[in-house]
Amino acid sequence: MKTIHVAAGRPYDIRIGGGLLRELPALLTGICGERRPRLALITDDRVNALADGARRPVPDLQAALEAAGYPVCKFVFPNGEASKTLDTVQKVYGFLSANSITRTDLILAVGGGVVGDLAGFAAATWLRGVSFVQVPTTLLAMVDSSVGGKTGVDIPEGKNLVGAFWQPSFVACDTDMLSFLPAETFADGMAEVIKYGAILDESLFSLLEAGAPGDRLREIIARCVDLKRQVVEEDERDRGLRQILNFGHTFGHAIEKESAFSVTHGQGVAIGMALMARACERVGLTPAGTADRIARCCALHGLPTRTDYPLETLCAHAMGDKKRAGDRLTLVTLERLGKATLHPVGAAELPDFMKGGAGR
Ligand SMILES: NC(=O)c1ccc[n+]([C@@H]2O[C@H](COP(=O)([O-])OP(=O)(O)OC[C@H]3O[C@@H](n4cnc5c(N)ncnc54)[C@H](O)[C@@H]3O)[C@@H](O)[C@H]2O)c1
Ligand SMILES: O=C(O)C(=O)C[C@@H](O)[C@H](O)[C@H](O)COP(=O)(O)O
Ligand SMILES: [Zn+2]
Repeated sequence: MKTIHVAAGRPYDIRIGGGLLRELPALLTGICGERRPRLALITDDRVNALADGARRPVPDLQAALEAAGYPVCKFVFPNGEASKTLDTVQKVYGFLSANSITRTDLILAVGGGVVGDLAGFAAATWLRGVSFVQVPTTLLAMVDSSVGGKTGVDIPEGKNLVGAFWQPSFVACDTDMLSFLPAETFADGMAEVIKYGAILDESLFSLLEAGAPGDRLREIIARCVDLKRQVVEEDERDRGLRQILNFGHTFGHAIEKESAFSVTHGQGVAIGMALMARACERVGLTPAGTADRIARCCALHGLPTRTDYPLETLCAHAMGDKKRAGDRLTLVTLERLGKATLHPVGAAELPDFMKGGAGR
């Protein structure tokens, strides 16, 4: 278990382990005490189906919570990035209103990063803020999106452009859920794991270069959560250090958007990391050989590392990134594997920089 200390809210615990879904009613009672708030369970149809039907591989959370005395209402939306929109949030507001969810109640986000980001944003904004609990069910959500309080949705102009910092009250990562993940979705999570190694922990990166996590998976998840915890505790609001968690994301988000989300977040991040490392190598910011190591490691874990989208188009999307200030965009670069730095470039220089022209 990790405890994360944040300025905007109480410290909260992140539990990682098998069987936590079954323990959730008891864990919630640890937060709520004798109180039995209404629980608004938000999930997607694919996660919901895992607990549905006669041969359900996953416990029926709603039934278990109701048996523990919690009134539960459930909102299920279609899985996938295409649902992470204001339109879905509006539907969630309708659901919260219809079920009289008040400020003393609790939103429960059960699913991957899409569910967590969307339900977290609804929690941040409904009645100007209600508490929420993250129950991440993908590797990506366990190692990254459930931790640190970034919530939000996509709009036609770009990824995560509308959102709020809103910390959960508790995070429960039931690692048993990972056994149901399709290989591609597991690989998406590995992209963020590789990112942590690249920006903060060379020994983690080397471990990943050796192959699949195997029976070290739980240890790796805990290590990533701890790395993110340290960064978020130092810079909760993304004003400086936290921006390193965006390594690979400026171009990753651009690629996701350009593909109309047929490229997943993890795939975009993998391509974005390789692209950025190659560009930085060419201008001498990153030691030679780094980009190849990143690309090889991503490929080993089933992730792409190249894109055919024109650089100019991607640079135009990239200028919509949240790390832009005026006509400068802060890029996340690698001083070496295991150490990231921030590197502002002018808008006009960006295409050249990405080709490796800048600084030569
Ligand atoms: N807030 C943050 O800090 C943060 C960090 C990283 C990523 N993100 C966001 O997270 C999103 C990506 O998250 P994701 O990769 O989890 O995608 P996702 O939520 O779309 O989940 C991927 C797929 O896996 C399914 N799924 C979920 N759990 C499952 C399980 N246990 N077994 C089988 N299938 C399961 C989902 O239904 C979905 O079809 C993106 O929107 C990204 O922007 C946010
Ligand atoms: O928590 C963070 O900070 C991150 O940057 C983690 C990223 O993996 C994540 O994809 C995040 O949502 C991207 O943030 P954004 O501010 O660029 O939307
Ligand atoms: Zn990410």
